[in-house]
Amino acid sequence: MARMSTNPTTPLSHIRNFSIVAHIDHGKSTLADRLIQSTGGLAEREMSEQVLDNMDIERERGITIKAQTVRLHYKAKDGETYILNLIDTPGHVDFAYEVSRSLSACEGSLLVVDASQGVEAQTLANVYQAIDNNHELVTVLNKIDLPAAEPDRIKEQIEEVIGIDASEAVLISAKTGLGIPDVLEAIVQKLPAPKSPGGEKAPLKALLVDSWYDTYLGVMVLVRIIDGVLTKGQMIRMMGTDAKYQVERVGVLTPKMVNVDSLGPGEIGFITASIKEVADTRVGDTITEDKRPTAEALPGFKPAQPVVFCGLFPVDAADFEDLRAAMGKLRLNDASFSFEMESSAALGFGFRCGFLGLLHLEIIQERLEREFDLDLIATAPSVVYQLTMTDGSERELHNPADMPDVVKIDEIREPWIKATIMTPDDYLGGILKLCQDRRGIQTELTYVGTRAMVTYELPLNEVVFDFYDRLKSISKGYASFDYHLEGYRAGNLVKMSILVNGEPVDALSMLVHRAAAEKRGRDMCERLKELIPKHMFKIPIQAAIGGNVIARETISALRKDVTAKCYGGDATRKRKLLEKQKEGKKRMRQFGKVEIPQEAFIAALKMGDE
Ligand SMILES: Nc1nc2c(ncn2[C@@H]2O[C@H](COP(=O)(O)OP(=O)(O)OP(=O)(O)O)[C@@H](O)[C@H]2O)c(=O)[nH]1
Repeated sequence: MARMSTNPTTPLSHIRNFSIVAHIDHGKSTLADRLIQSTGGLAEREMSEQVLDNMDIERERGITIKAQTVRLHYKAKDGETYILNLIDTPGHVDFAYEVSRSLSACEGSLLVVDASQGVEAQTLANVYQAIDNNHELVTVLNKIDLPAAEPDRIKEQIEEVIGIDASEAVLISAKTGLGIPDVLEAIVQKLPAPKSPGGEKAPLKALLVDSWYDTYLGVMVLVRIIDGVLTKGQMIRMMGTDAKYQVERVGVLTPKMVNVDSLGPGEIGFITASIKEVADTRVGDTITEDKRPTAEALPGFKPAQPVVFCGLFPVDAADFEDLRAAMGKLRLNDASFSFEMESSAALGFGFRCGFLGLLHLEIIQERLEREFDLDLIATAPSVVYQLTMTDGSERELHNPADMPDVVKIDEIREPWIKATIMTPDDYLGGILKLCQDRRGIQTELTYVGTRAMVTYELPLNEVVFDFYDRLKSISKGYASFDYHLEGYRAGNLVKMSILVNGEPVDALSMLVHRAAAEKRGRDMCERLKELIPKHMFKIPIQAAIGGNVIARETISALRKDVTAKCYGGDATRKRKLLEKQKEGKKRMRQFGKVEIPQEAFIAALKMGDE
C-alpha cells in the first residue's frame, strides 16, 4: 500500500465533497470513472470497467450497492489544487437509506440526467433527498453524443418537474469524455466548501458514514471529519455505543487505498481499528477522541429496518451449517441483512431472513447460491405485519406460518408505500390497471410532455412479489418506479394455506387480502398443478383459509411406468435415466409422499397476468 503524507491543514476552501445522484442507467458510474481517470486517480490500465462498483454482482447487474468514496486531486483554472471527495451512492430504491446517509457527508451533488431520457422516478427521489440534505446542485446532462439527446427540452423538463434552475447545466458525454473538464470546474466553482464550526483545534468530531469488511484489513470505517484531527494511534470513542478503539490505520481511497497520517476538518477517509464486526459500527454515530471528547454528538441516523422477510432453506439438509457460515460472512459486510434460525415441518432447518427490499433479497440469495455454491429454497417473501391481539398486546409477524389463531387477533396492520411511476402515456392504461388490481389508491396524475407521472398508495404486500416485473413488461421497460414507506394501515387480511396431498406446505402460506384470496388461491392451485410432476397416485392441491377450502385442483396419476420400457433393453439408456432421476431428486423436496421441484416454489408465487 502506498504511503502519502498529507497536510492535515488542507484549507477547507480547497475541499469539495460531493455525490452523484441519478436514475439507474443514466451514467453515474461512467461519469465517476471519467472523473477518476481525468484527475489521474488511476492509470488507464488500472481502470477495470467500472471502478466504483467493485463487487462482482454489482458489475453484472450494473447497479451500485455499497457506497464507496474516492479522493481526487484537481488543478482548477484558478491555478489552485483542490481535493474533491466523491461519495458514490446506490441507485436502487431498496437502498434509499444508504443514499441518504452518504449524502449527509457532502455539501453538494451532481444531478445527472440522461439527455435522451429525461427525468425519471429515481431522479426525483434522489434529487429531493439531496435537497433535503441542503445540497447545492450542479446539473449535468449526459449522453449528448446520442442522436436522441434533446438537451434543451430536458433542461425545460428539469425546471418544470424538479423546480430548479437548469440554464447552466453542463452538457457531457461520459462515454466519449466530452465536457468532463467543465464538470470538474463546476464542482469547484458552484459547490460550497465544507464547514467546520470548531476548526482543527477543536476536539475530534467525525461522522461514521459507512463501514464494510475487507478480507485483508478487517472492518473499515468511512468517516467524515467535522472538527478536529483524526490521527493514527489515537484512542477514539464511538459516542453511540461507547466503544473505544485505537486507530491503526488512516487512509484515503484514490480509489486505491493510500495510507495518510491524519485527516483534518472537512476531509473524508477511512480508518481501521481492530473492530471485530461491521455490526459494532453504527452508521451515523459520532466518533470522538476518548481523552478529549466533543461536547455534543451529531444527530444520528436510525438504523435501516428490514421490511421484507423470507425463509431460506438448503435443498440438501446436510448444507445447513455451510449456509449458516455463508450467511455470517455476508452479514459481515451488510448489517441490514438479518437472519435467525427457523425450522419448518416441510423444509427442515433453515433461516428466516430480513431484507431492505426485494432486490436486496434477490442479491443475497444469488450470492449464497453462486459464491458459496448452495442450493436453496426461498419461501414466499412476506412483509412485516403488526398485530393487535384481543388482550390488547402488540406483536410483529415476520412469518405467515407463525400467524396466531385468528380468534385471538383484534387487528392486523400492513405496511403501505407511496409509489411514484413515470411512464410514456401509451402504457398508462395498463399501469393504472396493475396498480388498481394491487389495491392501489391513486393520489396524483400529471403530465410532463408525453410522459405521465402518477403517484399511488399501495400495500407493500402487493408489491413484493412481482410488481417490478409486471411494470416492466407492461411498459416494455419504459416506466420507472420509486417508492418509500408511508406507514401501517389496518386491513382485512387472512392467512391462506396451501395443501398438497392433504399436507400443508408452510413455505407457500401467505397473508392475503380477503377480497383477493379466492383468486389468488385459484391461481396458486392452477400453477402448482402445472409445476408439480405427476406421481403414481392422484394429488389434490388445495388453498384454504382456516378450515375452509377455497380452491382445488387435482394432478392425475401417472398411467404407465416410463422405465418399464427399458427392462431387458439398452442398459446404458436405463442407467442414464436413473442418473437423470437422481439429479432431479436433488432439486426436489419431499412433501409427504409428493416431490415438489424447487422451481415450483418461486414460480407459484408469481401472480401472472391479471
Ligand atoms: N451513449 C452514451 N452512453 C453512455 C454514456 N454514459 C453512460 N452510458 C452508458 O449507459 C449505461 C449506464 O451507464 P452507467 O454508468 O452504468 O449508469 P449508472 O447510472 O451508474 O447505473 P447504476 O450503476 O445502475 O446506477 C452504460 O451502458 C453506459 O455505457 C454517454 O455519455 N453516452
